Amino acid sequence: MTTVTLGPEGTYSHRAAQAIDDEIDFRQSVTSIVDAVASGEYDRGIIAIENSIEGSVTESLDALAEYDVAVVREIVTPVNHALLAQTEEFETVASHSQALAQCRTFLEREYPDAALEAVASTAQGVDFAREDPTIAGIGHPRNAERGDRLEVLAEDIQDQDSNATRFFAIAPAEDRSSGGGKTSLVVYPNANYPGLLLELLEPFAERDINLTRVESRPSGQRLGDYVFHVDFEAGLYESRTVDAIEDVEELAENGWVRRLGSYDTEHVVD
Ligand SMILES: O=C(O)C(=O)C[C@]1(C(=O)O)C=C[C@@H](O)C=C1
Repeated sequence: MTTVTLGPEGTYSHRAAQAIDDEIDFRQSVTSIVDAVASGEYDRGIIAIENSIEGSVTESLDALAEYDVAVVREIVTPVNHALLAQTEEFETVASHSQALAQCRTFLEREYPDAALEAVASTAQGVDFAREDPTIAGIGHPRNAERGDRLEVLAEDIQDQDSNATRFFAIAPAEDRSSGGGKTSLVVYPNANYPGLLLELLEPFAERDINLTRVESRPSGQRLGDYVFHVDFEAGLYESRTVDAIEDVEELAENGWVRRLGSYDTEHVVD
């Protein structure tokens, strides 16, 4: 089995991927990872979904709405960022947009004059810092051990002590499972009337199914038109889930409902 995730080596996605596989390849964007798994090029992919400080990784949600893939596991890891550079005299901080946002307060307080540059991943920002003394990266502190020339200037610089990111392990659609404690759906009702969202959620409340997340993303079709991402604590194997989804499908008869699959959660500590 080979797993594809966001590279280069040393990203948080890479750390999460190591929880499921030893053979890991890298891509530069979430969309290209989902595309590579949907086409069958890889057996598994790891993508970040949501962070406890910054919220959703919107590129991941949009890719899950666009490509037919299965979610087969959820991996939750702590995210403790360090500031890495060759010297204190840097001018630019380069990191993933999520990491820059998670460290906003620290950066404004300690380095108000530094320019912030969003790059493809935390590890890519760290690689830039390794090549250029005017650049600092934000990433996992162990990135300082890869190669040379980097100092850990500060640790635990995220805005909250407890910072965690949720990742999905994705697989080709035929690997979709109905077993597991959680399930994710993507629903496009293609409708807009008072009470629509309430009606979409009622089938779960009526069956005592606990929702863990509801997120709306623009459908891209027109302003005010949304795709809903719904996660809940029940498996597709359960009859209450089957019944709830049947109701949702009726409400979305002019749109579509995608079952991403059922899965269990794994907490990876380091
Ligand atoms: O850049 C990385 O290291 C990633 O794995 C991406 C990512 C993300 O997309 O949120 C993963 C975890 C952290 O929240 C910061 C960045």
